[in-house]
Amino acid sequence: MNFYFEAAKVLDRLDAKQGSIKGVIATVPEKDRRRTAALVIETLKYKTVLCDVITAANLLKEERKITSLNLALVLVHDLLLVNGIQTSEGPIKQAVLRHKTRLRSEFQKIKIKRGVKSTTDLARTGDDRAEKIPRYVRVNTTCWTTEEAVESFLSRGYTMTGPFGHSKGFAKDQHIPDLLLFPPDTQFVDDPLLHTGKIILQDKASCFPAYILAPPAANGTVVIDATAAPGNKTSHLCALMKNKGKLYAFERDRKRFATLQTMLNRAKCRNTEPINADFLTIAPDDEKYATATHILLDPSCSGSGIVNRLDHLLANGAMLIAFAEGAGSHR
Ligand SMILES: C[S@@+](CC[C@H](N)C(=O)[O-])C[C@H]1O[C@@H](n2cnc3c(N)ncnc32)[C@H](O)[C@@H]1O
Repeated sequence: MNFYFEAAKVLDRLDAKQGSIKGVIATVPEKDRRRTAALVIETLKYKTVLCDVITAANLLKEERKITSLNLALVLVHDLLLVNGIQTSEGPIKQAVLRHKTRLRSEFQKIKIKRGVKSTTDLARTGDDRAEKIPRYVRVNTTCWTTEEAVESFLSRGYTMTGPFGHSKGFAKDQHIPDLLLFPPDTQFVDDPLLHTGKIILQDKASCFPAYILAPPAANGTVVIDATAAPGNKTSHLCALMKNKGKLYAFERDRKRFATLQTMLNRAKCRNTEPINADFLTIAPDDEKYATATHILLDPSCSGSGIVNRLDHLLANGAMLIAFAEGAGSHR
């Protein structure tokens, strides 16, 4: 049952506008994250219909043990759209199952009313703008060259025909070197290239700071990333420095610092020293840092204005703008 409570909690936080879908899901313990993410996203896709079914079946009025709409949503989602509620017997599961027949019949009524043949036709369709955002992939040139990456994708059946119109099309970005564009629904989560740090999922907007800062790739260069975790821009700086010189990466949050370390190891950043400290406590004349010539400062967690691929699922059809946080791909 904990899994359903966890998913309901994520939905509560989204309702309270405490972050983007990606950002809130990033706070779920890693072992449960993928499963919770799948349930949350699927529930949001069908939220309107599920709400109608729950209301029509009087579920919350008749079953006081189901304490929130979001808990009802995730349970009814699995009851109606998957193979049932995936948990052992208990009072809450029983409370939903008591209404199984009614919930199913209300669901059927909605399908008939809306004239849909398959359940998937009831899903919220995507946001037009989000669908036009390619899946951005930064080639980590610390590990290999962009030419090698392109060759690798070509050998996997991709063609350089652009990210739209062909499921295996891709292209080089016209502004950011080493950034590739793939079709929006391309998944790299299980791709060995991601796990070995050869590619980094990083949206275009997030690639500009390091590119514009353009730290020199020279042995004497000292660069600071003052607010580094999860480390996408840090690894980008490292790649631009060709792993030369010294890159100090500060992160004050302990948990996020651990993520930063993992990320930098994976990206093979050897010129980078992660430091778990508040950058503001560092003395400007500390001789370790005093020779720094470039500093990247990215403290805020507001991605206001960035259209996120998932956040159109929030609220009743309203376009929501992502408040990007945490380990999302555009960081
Ligand atoms: C927006 S995120 C940085 C994202 C990162 N630049 C990337 O591209 O992956 C901001 C991070 O800075 C950290 N931070 C904020 N103020 C800080 C400070 N004074 N010293 C060190 N870290 C700080 C936060 O904990 C958070 O992890």
